[in-house]
Amino acid sequence: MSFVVSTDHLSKRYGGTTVVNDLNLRIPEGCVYGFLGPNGSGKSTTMKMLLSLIRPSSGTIEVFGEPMSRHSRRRLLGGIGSLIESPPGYGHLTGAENMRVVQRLLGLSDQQISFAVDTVRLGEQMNKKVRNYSLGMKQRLGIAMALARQPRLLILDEPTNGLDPAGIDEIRHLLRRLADGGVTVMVSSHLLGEIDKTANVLGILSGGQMLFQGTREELFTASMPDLRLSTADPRHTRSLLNSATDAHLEGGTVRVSSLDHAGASQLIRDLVNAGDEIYEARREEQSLEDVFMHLTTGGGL
Ligand SMILES: Nc1ncnc2c1ncn2[C@@H]1O[C@H](COP(=O)(O)OP(=O)(O)OP(=O)(O)O)[C@@H](O)[C@H]1O
Repeated sequence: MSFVVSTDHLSKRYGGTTVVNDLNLRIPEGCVYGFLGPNGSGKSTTMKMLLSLIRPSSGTIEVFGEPMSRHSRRRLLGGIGSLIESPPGYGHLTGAENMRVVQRLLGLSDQQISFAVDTVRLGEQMNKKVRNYSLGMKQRLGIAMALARQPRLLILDEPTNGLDPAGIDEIRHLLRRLADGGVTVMVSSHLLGEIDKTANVLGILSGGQMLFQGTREELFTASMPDLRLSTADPRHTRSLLNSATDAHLEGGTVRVSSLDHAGASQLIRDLVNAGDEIYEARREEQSLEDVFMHLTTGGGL
């Protein structure tokens, strides 16, 4: 698989504090990569290192298959569009005037500008002053500015922050359209729900460390849901289980955590051999949000 971004042991320390710790990012070409983690987990710091806005303390970065170095940096950054922190744009200028500033700065064609504006569907708002834009419109203008140079990689830091559900939905669709058009998108959020269905690859960060990286399906497989047992006498069932088993009584059932398939089948066999009456054994349904919360509040995989 070819990776658009790949880092090895990337770390950032401020004084004695490590805020990004030994990160091995792998962002496949053409995906929407959801970079998730609670506030302060190191997402912005990582993105800024990828964009050479801050210098890593250690580790290496490869972009488009080439090491990021003093010599390659300028050229590689030319292929990356980004939106970091608050949306850019001069409030006293119209959307169109802002886009003209970008056009002149980067020496872009009229077609490149109109393609970017059309992609974010801001055409009808271009003659309005940016200070009169809604937050969602400002974010879309910021994305248009990042898109105008037709980057292969787009890095967006919390683009849905502060948006209402309709605005979030619009950004989600936009990201999907971009990825379908061949742009690799890395997008951060502290709320899984905001990019849940858009991202096909997830990286989950907590305390500067990557807790999980892979597809949504791999995440579900790696975080096996709890097993719930309905039995004739749940209290008795619990007493039959080894004290090391992570089990507790809940709603008239016994809920057992951290069991893989082999462990579950052994546990059921042991209970049946001990004469326990089991009516039902099933895996708890869990949402991606549950998995995320479990991971980022110390559960680990
Ligand atoms: N210049 C700095 N000096 C010292 N500490 C810093 C600096 N920049 C960031 N940090 C710390 O690094 C940690 C990670 O911050 P970062 O902004 O990367 O997190 P984040 O996941 O993007 O969170 P948020 O969503 O709140 O922006 C935080 O604890 C922050 O206080």
